[in-house]
Amino acid sequence: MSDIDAPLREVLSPNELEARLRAIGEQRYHHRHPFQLMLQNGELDRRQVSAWALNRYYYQSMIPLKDGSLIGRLEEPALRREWRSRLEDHDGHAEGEGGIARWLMLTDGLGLDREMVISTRRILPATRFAVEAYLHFVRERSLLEAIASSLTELFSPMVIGQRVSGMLQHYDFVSAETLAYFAPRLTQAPRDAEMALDYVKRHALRLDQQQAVLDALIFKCQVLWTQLDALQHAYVAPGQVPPGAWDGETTGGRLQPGKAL
Ligand SMILES: O=C(O)c1cc(C(=O)O)c2c(n1)C(=O)C(=O)c1cc(C(=O)O)[nH]c1-2
Repeated sequence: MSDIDAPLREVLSPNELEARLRAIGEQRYHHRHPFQLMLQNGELDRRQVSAWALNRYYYQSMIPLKDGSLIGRLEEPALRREWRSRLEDHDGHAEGEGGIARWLMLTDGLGLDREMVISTRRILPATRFAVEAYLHFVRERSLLEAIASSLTELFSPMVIGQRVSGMLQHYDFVSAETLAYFAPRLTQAPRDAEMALDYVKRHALRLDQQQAVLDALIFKCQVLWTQLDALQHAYVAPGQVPPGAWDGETTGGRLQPGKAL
């Protein structure tokens, strides 16, 4: 058991709480996952990168649902205004704009059929369960825990930087254009994380609140880790693609004759 698993024994100062949150990220964030390391080191093939993009679309598509439910519980207009920018980042202001549309540029660039991607019917079971667990967590837990669960974004600029530069260096089937999703995240994520961290430091004052905040971040790291575990299990040798998940042989969602649903 590491330090971050030990229950809190005394109330932390806001800065001590931040230090503990950062320690959780250092140990549990997905920058350490073997699939992420393979992705950024150029060790995956086009099929494996496509499987990652296809599955991650589900995460992308659910983020605005969880942020919408969170906004619905914020009582201060100033906080709602700040949180609202997350919806705008992902949904854009018009058709074809925003993060979800930019993610589809990646799946298009990899040759995946758009209808298949948007249907999410060929994602891995564990992707679905992990992403839905995040949505349910934000809907059902306290506002403080819901906000704290977004704090993985403290660490995303680091992993995004390594991922994008590694992918551009190693893979000829992606480009700066198809990876355009990530460029705005490098400014959006720090802005969002700073606001969430400030909220948490001001509102998690009791021991039980601080414990809940730390646990929320650990939970969220597990949500991200599980998604990469699932990809590793399905698509990295020996590779066991679950029935119904994208097999890597076809680009589209049309089921081949004789293929299991
Ligand atoms: O590329 C990444 O590794 C990564 C990680 C995370 C994260 O840490 O949850 C997010 C994103 N990207 C991202 O693009 C994004 O919009 C996002 C929203 C959230 C959230 O929990 O509200 N996390 C993340």
